Amino acid sequence: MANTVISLRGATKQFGGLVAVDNVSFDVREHEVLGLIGPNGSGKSTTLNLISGALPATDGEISLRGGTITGLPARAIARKGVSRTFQLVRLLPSMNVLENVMAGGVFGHRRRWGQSAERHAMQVLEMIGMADKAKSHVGQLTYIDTKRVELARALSGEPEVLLLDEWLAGLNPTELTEGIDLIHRLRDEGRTIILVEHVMDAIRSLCDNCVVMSSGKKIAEGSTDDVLSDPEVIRAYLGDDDA
Ligand SMILES: Nc1ncnc2c1ncn2[C@@H]1O[C@H](COP(=O)(O)OP(=O)(O)OP(=O)(O)O)[C@@H](O)[C@H]1O
Repeated sequence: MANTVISLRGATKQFGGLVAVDNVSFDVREHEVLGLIGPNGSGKSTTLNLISGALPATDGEISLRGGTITGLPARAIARKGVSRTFQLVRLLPSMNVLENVMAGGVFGHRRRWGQSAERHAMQVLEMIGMADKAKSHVGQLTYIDTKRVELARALSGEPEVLLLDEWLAGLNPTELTEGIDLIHRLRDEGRTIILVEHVMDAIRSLCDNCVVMSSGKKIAEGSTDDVLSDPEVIRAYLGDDDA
């Protein structure tokens, strides 16, 4: 069986009296695309924030290839090999596309500088179909292209694991097909990905396994087909009245 890359044990996050992530444990294996799904407000983004170090956990342990990353600042976790995209795209507005992607390489898992960072950033831009826009100002890009650049920035750090937080949200139907194809390519490259996503077609076609959250708790995990036909999962999505 493939090696475990990310492991959560009893991960918990409280915001005052609210337990947004409640004693959650799961593993992500090498080359796995894991869907982290659940209704609005169930704690998915907060879980990603705990893994990336954007938020400190209140309790529990998170490890990367067996080494604990609990309590480390986000930049240290990025350095160790966890890259992410954000629900609201965060690019550096004064820099062009190539410079934004290079920044991911400079601050990422494998430190690259100067020409090496630039060469690698160009390779990533070619892979995601943005090489012709390398010198464009990020303010001139279409919405999907800003999302592509953010993904390229995350990839340019050569992460061990990529966290995608609703990367497909807000795309029109044509863009959505392109976006799903792009994540398929990452999957085919054997990348390890945690995908927080509401687009069920994407979950079905991309994810080997899913973890389902509801009100901060993990309520199911397993193969995507099994999980999506689990009555408790269906109830959590539809609400008790509709089940
Ligand atoms: N910084 C914060 N301070 C206080 N409460 C928060 C904070 N971040 C999230 N929450 C609360 O924690 C709960 C879980 O939120 P979270 O964003 O993780 O859910 P989610 O499953 O990602 O939802 P969505 O699918 O709508 O993005 C929600 O009740 C939310 O209001």
